[in-house]
Amino acid sequence: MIRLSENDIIEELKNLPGWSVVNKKLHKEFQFGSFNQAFGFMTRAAMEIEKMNHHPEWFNVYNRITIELTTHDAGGITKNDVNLAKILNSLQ
Ligand SMILES: C[C@H](O)[C@H](O)[C@H]1CNC2=NC(N)=NC(=O)C2=N1
Repeated sequence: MIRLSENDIIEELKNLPGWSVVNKKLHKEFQFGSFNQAFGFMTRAAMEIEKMNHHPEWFNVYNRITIELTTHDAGGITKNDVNLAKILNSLQ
């Protein structure tokens, strides 16, 4: 899997509401109505993550989840990260 160029990433971000690049990773902070809703999102996401075999770096505090996406095998952001970000947005 090839790393995306800076320009590619800028283009992709236009269709990834709420996402940005922080420390060379795609980054988004989600906020839900409760812990239950946040964890339900993580559960739904886990099913898709398993299907993709592409895993996030995520941190949950109560009703908030901070998610960072990078492709470890490529050492940077790839199309897999963009695709997972799109899926995560669709699960909100
Ligand atoms: C063998 C390798 O670990 C697998 O192909 C997958 C697992 N999930 C992964 N997730 C992420 N974010 N990056 C990877 O390179 C990656 N590799």
